[in-house]
Amino acid sequence: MSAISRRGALFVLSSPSGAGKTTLARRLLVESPGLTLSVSATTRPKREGEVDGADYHFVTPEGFAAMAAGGALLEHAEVFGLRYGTPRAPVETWLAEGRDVLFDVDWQGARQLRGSALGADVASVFILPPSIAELDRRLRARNLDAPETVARRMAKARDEIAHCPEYDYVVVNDDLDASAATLRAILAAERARRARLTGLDAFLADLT
Ligand SMILES: Nc1nc2c(ncn2[C@@H]2O[C@H](COP(=O)(O)OP(=O)(O)O)[C@@H](O)[C@H]2O)c(=O)[nH]1
Ligand SMILES: Nc1ncnc2c1ncn2[C@@H]1O[C@H](COP(=O)(O)OP(=O)(O)O)[C@@H](O)[C@H]1O
Repeated sequence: MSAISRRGALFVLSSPSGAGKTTLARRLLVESPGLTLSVSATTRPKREGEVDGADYHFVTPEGFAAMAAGGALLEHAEVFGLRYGTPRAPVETWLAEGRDVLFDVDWQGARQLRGSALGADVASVFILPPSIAELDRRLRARNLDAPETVARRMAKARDEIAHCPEYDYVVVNDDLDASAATLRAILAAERARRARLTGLDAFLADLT
């Protein structure tokens, strides 16, 4: 009997800064076996507590430019004047192994991934804050940025939210446990998509 297997999914999360994407992504990685995080390259300085190679690959502007020019990035974009991009090679390896890959990218990255050769396997989720006031509160509570940076992130948040209609799913991150459960459910449903299965025709032919 032929086996049914499936191609790996590109599970893309975007949100305005402070809506809880990093928190939710970390939970999903722990709670959903078989999901691997795409670690982005960035020219942003490392924050306290971040680990090079785990949170990001922290690179110089020259290093980033060389990666982009050499085709080593699957997508890349500028956010807050800093550069962010997805290294291509690990993603291609994981997908070929049938693993699902989680991407924490902005709307520009999500758009490029949807438009790429891998676009058919993209499932995208936009995480919204319950309100703009709550987003402001979370950004301040996180206490990672100077006050003027918080103001800049709030302005950028409105831009990011405007792209929410481009996504397959929208999760309002009010209660963290409920949002994490919704993300697990979306991933589980995406894994069962018929269009993602390979070997289905041969399997069905064997049945007849
Ligand atoms: N296009 C793209 N965006 C990225 C990538 N990595 C991170 N980002 C986005 O860049 C923005 C800023 O990220 P970061 O500096 O970590 O701050 P955050 O707002 O606290 O998550 C977020 O919207 C991320 O989703 C990437 O590889 N490509
Ligand atoms: N559902 C939630 N309720 C309350 N606080 C939250 C929730 N989700 C995330 N947070 C908090 O909001 C802040 C921003 O979350 P973070 O994951 O860093 O956001 P992002 O990656 O989208 O910038 C953090 O302090 C985080 O603990």
